Amino acid sequence: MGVTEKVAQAVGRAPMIALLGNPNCGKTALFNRLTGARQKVANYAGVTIERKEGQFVSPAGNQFRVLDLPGAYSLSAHTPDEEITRDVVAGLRAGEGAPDLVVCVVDATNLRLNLRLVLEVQRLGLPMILCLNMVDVAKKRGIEIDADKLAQELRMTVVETVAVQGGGEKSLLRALDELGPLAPAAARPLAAIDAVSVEDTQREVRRILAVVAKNMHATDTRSEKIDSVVLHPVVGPAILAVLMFLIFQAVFSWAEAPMDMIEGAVGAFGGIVKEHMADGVLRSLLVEGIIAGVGGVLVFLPQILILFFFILVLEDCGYLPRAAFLLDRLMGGVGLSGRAFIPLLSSFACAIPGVMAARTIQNPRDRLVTIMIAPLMTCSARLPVYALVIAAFIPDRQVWGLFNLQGLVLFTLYFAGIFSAMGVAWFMKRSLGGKRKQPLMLELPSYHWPNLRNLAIGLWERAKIFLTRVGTLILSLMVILWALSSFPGAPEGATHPPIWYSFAGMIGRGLEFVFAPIGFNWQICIALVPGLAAREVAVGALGTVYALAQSGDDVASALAPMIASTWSMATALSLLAWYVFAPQCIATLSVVRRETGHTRYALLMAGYMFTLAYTASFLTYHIARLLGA
Ligand SMILES: Nc1nc2c(ncn2[C@@H]2O[C@H](COP(=O)(O)OP(=O)(O)OP(=O)(O)O)[C@@H](O)[C@H]2O)c(=O)[nH]1
Ligand SMILES: [Mg+2]
Repeated sequence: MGVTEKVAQAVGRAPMIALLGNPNCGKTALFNRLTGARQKVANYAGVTIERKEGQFVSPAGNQFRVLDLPGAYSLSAHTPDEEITRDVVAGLRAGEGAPDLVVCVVDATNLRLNLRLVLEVQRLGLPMILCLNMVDVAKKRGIEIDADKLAQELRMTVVETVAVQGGGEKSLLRALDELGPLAPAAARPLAAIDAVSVEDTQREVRRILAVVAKNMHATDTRSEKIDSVVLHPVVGPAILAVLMFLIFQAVFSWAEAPMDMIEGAVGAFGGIVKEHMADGVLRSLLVEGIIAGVGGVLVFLPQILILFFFILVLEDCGYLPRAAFLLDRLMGGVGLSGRAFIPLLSSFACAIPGVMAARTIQNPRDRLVTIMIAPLMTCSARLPVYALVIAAFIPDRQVWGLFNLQGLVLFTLYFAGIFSAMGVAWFMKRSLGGKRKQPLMLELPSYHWPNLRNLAIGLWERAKIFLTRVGTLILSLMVILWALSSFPGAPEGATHPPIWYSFAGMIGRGLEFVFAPIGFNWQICIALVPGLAAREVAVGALGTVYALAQSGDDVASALAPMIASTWSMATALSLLAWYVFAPQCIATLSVVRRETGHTRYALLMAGYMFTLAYTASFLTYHIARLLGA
């Protein structure tokens, strides 16, 4: 037996710990600290929506497996993510028993709410440890909790932790080592939870608090002060708008220097390869296929990272639920709940986590509508397409001495997506009918400074996702596209560049028939096809198509000036409009199918987005032409 197999076997027998608790109490931060994992941690409820498993070895050398779970207010689940938690803890998951130990994580600054869940879980009869987390914040605020008394009252081990500090998990590790071997446990049936009424549980919580805690009501005055401005009915929305606006400005202005650097490096690399390799198929694959294609996408890394820098800061400081609160009325106007805000915001990264985050929405109709409009939020894969076309067609100048015109156009495109989403939601809500809007129940967490380590990890993870995508999916698509664009080659006496006669050229020219009315030429049509697999590939594909379409031995010049000289402004605007709606990428459609459980919703989504995209591009193209663009 190899070493890895032995370890795997030992891990297989290791006791399973489940981290359970209310949303936003620090379970994932603790999970990461224990296991060294890098699961997402952020300051709002509903960050974790899946069961994640990890493992670690305690200082005494004991092996443990550990589960991070979605937060839950109670075990009588109301949302799909809470169901996951309930099923795991109650041992209802297929092929999986109840955990050997439940570590109930509670937010020490919000014990009143958190203890209810603790009492509920206790009734399942599983071995338990209570982890009093965020004691740093509680102490600062003057909240005093007597951990020993709490342990006596609850008849379980209570430890204090600070999940965001190095070593903040030590007391938990110590307690785990002191436990001794855990007997195999079976959870009592869930019905045991309902044996005690909610009122009795509340009474018990009050009784315990009176014994163990002092100054429980110490409020977070700093957050209250900030909120009096941030949630102000007039000032609040203004701050939100300015914030969003500044972000898009920064995406353009800050990214310029690093983008130039990457572009320069890619160009130089292409030049070197071209110089040192004999002309032929391999050189064409490297220069026109891989360097022009993949390099064309790589250039957008800085812009993506800048966008995520802001999103991560806002996520970690606790602003997001406030934004949801501010937008609740606006979203309520179209029948969406403020709860949809966070799934929709996640969709700016990619629609897939957004669609999945809709699990935190209780009402099935609200959830469906949120899923259906999630892809209208501009995902980061569309940013390269926007950025390319904007850089080529929109002059880089100041408007009213204040705004950068390119940033302004980008801002408009993002908003076009948001407004259309609201329109579609309104329409769907009307056709689906259903109950009137439910009040938004959303916890507003305390503000805190973003954790720099988290921020760095978050950005690094983003960069890794992007680079992996570029190095795998995009690279392989580019190679396929290059092959399709290079063969079978031009016939004798050809008047067009060889790509025109290639398989890709044939596809492009075939599709041009459909897309000519919205101003797309055959080169764009070719790029649309691999764009279905990953939208940013459209940019790489244009890079390859134009590099191959160049005549003679010209060194492939940068893509932006090339399209600027060959497309009309109307075509450029039409392509931007197309990508506001960009008929779904295939990965998103399959997640929609999985999350809704129906193929028809995926088809409906593809259909409605295609219709919207075509209509928007048609109108944009023809209006722009009328205006002389
Ligand atoms: N000051 C302080 N902040 C903490 C502590 N533990 C977690 N946090 C912060 O609290 C927020 C929530 O942490 P998460 O680990 O995402 O919480 P969670 O319980 O996994 O939340 P859900 O997945 O939404 O249920 C983050 O902003 C953390 O940085 C702690 O002990 N002290
Ligand atoms: Mg979590």
